[in-house]
Amino acid sequence: MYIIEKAPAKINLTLDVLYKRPDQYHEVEMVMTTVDLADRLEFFLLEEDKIEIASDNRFVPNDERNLAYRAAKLLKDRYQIKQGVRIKIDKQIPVAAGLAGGSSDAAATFRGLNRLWDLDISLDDLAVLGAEIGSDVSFCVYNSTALAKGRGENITELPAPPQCWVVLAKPVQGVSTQSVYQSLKLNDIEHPDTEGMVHAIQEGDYQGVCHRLKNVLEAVTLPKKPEVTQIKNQMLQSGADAVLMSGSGPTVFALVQQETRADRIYNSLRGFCDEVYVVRLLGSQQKLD
Ligand SMILES: C[C@](O)(CO)[C@H](O)COP(=O)(O)OP(=O)(O)OC[C@H]1O[C@@H](n2ccc(N)nc2=O)[C@H](O)[C@@H]1O
Ligand SMILES: Nc1ncnc2c1ncn2[C@@H]1O[C@H](COP(=O)(O)OP(=O)(O)OP(=O)(O)O)[C@@H](O)[C@H]1O
Repeated sequence: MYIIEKAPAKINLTLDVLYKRPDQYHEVEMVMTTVDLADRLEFFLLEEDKIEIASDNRFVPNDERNLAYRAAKLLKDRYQIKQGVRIKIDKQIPVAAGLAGGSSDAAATFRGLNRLWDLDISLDDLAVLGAEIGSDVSFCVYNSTALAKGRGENITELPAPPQCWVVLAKPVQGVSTQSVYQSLKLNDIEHPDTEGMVHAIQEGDYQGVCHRLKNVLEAVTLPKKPEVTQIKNQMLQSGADAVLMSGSGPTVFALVQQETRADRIYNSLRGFCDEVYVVRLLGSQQKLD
C-alpha cells in the first residue's frame, strides 16, 4: 500500500518581528500563503518497525536529520505505531530558500502517515505536534493562507488572496534562518501593516495586498546578498506589480496578474539566476490536487 502527498512551498506576504523571547525565539506576526511549487512525497507501508528516507537531492539528508524523518518518528512515538514507512521525496522546492521546503515535507509526512497508518488525527492536532519540529510546520499542516503569531505556530486561517501569478527566483547560495534572526536589529524595525494586509486579503483587494508586502528580515539579508536587491529591481523593471523576499531569504517573489508579464519577468531573469519558477498562487488547501 502506498500514498502520495504534495508539499507546497510557502511565501511570506508580511513578516514582522515584535520582540525576542526568553526562549531565544522571536515573537512574530506573519501573513503566509502557498504557491503551486511542491515537493511530492510517496509513503510505502513497511511491516518492520523502521523509517526509511530516500530523496534525489544532494542537499537533503537521507537520515534522522530530514524533517520528514523527524515528523514520522514523532508520530510513531506519540501514537505508539509499530508499523514502519519508506518515504520517497521528489524535491522540487529549492533548499534553504525561505520557502519552508523542509517544513512542508514534515507537514506532508504528518498528513500522509495519518492516512497510511489510519490514525484519524485532526489537522489542528497535527499542527500542534508540528510546532515540536519547527516554527513553520504548523502553517504547512493547513497549507492555506494564514496569519501566524507566536513563534509561527499560532495559526489563524484566512481566505485565499486574489488569484495571480508568482515568479520565484532563488540566488545560488541559501541562508541560515538562525543567523538572519540573530543579526536583526530589534530597535530599528519598520513594521509592516499586518492588519491592513489581513483586511486586503479578506476584501479580495489585489492592489491592497501588493502595497502592503513587507518583510523585516530583508533589512538583514539584503545588505549581505546584493543579488537579492538586483533581482527585485529586475523584476520591477520587467513589470512586476510588487516584489518581496520570502522568509529569511534569499528567494525573491514577484506578484503579477498578467501571464505575459510573468513570462517577461521569467525571461529577464535567465542568466541572472539559475532557479526561476513561474507558478500560480494556491492560497487554500482545496486547490491542491
Ligand atoms: C523565517 C520563517 O521561515 C518565516 O516563515 C520562520 O520564522 C522560520 O521558521 P523555521 O525555519 O521553521 O524555524 P525553526 O526551525 O523553528 O528555527 C530556526 C531558527 O530560527 C530562529 N527563529 C525561528 C523562528 C522564530 N519565530 N524566531 C527565531 O528566532 C531561531 O534561532 C531558530 O533556532
Ligand atoms: N525534507 C527536507 N527538505 C529540505 N531540507 C531539509 C529537509 N530535511 C532537512 N533539511 C535541512 O534543512 C535545511 C533548511 O532547509 P529548508 O529548505 O527547509 O529551508 P528554508 O526553506 O529556508 O526553511 P524556512 O523557510 O522554514 O526557514 C537544509 O539545509 C537541509 O539540510
